[in-house]
Amino acid sequence: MDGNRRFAKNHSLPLKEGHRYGAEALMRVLECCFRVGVKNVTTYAFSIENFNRKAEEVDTIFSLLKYKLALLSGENQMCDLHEVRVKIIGNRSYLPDDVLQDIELVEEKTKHHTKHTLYVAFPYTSRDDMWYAVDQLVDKVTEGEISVDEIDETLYENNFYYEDTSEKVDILVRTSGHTRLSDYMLWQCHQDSVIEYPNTLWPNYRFYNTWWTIFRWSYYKTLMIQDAEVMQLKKVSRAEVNRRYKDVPKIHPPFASVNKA
Ligand SMILES: CC(C)=CCC/C(C)=C/CC/C(C)=C/COP(=O)(O)OP(=O)(O)O
Repeated sequence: MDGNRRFAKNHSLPLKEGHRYGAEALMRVLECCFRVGVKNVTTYAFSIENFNRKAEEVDTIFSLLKYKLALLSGENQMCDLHEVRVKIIGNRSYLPDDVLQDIELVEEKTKHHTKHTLYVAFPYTSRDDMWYAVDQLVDKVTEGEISVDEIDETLYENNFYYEDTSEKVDILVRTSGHTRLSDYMLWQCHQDSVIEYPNTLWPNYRFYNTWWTIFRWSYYKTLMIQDAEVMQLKKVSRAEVNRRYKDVPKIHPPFASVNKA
């Protein structure tokens, strides 16, 4: 959710207003995702590096987070309407007690929902997540819960903050034009993950941007599946695939670069 401070600066607003608009943008994006059928959404709400910001800004973000999560999980609000479970992924040892209590309450209130999950990465970095998993495994081996021989990729993944090996990233969006991953989802991104860097500041990100990103991805995915079916299952040539699907429009950026890679 990059670009909140630049948004505030561009509109001559106090910095905290940038984050407030950012939180509103998140509500729009979530509503869109759950309406169109995205199963799980993860939002990078606060990185461990963000603790280097001024205390006042950190407080603003924490207050917004607490407020919005309480709102989302309220009666007849988004979590109820779309059956969304909220799960915090991140290093809870960094959080003050009041924040921790509030977010654990939200997790408790929404834990019975199974249709969607909203993962809130907070305070998170991928390296910390991977390190946490190693730490967990070492503890389990030391306590005799598991043996070293049992450790494999699946067991490792199961010990991430996600606690679910089936979670892989389909689309990762970083707004504001910065083309860095900032230590995010390094393990969860796989060979088919699509990464987008729209040149839009996060508070300007709209329902339309979200829908369009998802639509392009699902369309691209459909083409890939058709291709795979025809090529692999029915063993026909590439020329035959092209002939059969010649009327399907080709999708260009951002997928062009992904295809090449
Ligand atoms: C889950 C939830 C309800 C969250 C609401 C709070 C919220 C919007 C958090 C995002 C904070 C953040 C570090 C944004 C990045 O923009 P930036 O500050 O780095 O802006 P810049 O790129 O312009 O410097």
